[in-house]
Amino acid sequence: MADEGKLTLYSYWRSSCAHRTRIVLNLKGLKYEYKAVNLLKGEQSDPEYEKINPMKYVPALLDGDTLIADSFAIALYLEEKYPEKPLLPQDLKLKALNLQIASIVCSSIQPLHNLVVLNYIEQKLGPEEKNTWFINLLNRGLAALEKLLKGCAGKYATGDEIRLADPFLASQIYVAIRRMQMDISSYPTLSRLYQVYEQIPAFQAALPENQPDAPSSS
Ligand SMILES: N[C@@H](CCC(=O)N[C@@H](CS)C(=O)NCC(=O)O)C(=O)O
Repeated sequence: MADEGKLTLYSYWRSSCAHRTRIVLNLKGLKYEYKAVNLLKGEQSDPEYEKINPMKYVPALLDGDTLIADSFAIALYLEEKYPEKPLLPQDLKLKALNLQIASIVCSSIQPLHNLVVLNYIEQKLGPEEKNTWFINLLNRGLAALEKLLKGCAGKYATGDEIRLADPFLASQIYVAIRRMQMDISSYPTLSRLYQVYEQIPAFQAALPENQPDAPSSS
């Protein structure tokens, strides 16, 4: 029997995809049970977890008897199911921009620095090549995002309301600044947004270092 109304998030503290999903859940004011899947221990490949996400990735969200795996799909599902505090604006042009930014993060940046890709590069070419790949990829992505936001950013990414683009940007900028220690001052809009996000409780609570499975030294 499905547990109606109960949300369970399969997450890993440092996963940027899980990070943005936690922000979306917090923005929607939704409480959820946190189930850690340790990617470094390979728990994503556990046959039991594979039943939850056949791609062997986090995040996955269980909402009653509805199971969704993929941060973009989860965000759109939550937007439809919980339309209060909308993340997608009515204005079609602005809506398209939000979808574009979310999709760029989800399909043109993050998949190219996924653990499975980085491990492969490290094995074949060594740790330096892995880092060079990672930083070049981030610079390419951040440069594109910075250009896209030119002239449309307000208090937040696409105006004065927090929208879908914001959790996707927050998680990706975090990877650049906190994980790869990049100086992103050449991307002034993204730098400013990062500081704005740092002040918002829904974003703070979703930070990797604030998750139950984060090591105490993070
Ligand atoms: N498109 C998926 C990608 C999910 C994904 O790549 N998750 C990463 C963490 S951010 C993962 O679980 N990687 C495990 C691995 O590469 O083995 C989404 O946005 O949720």
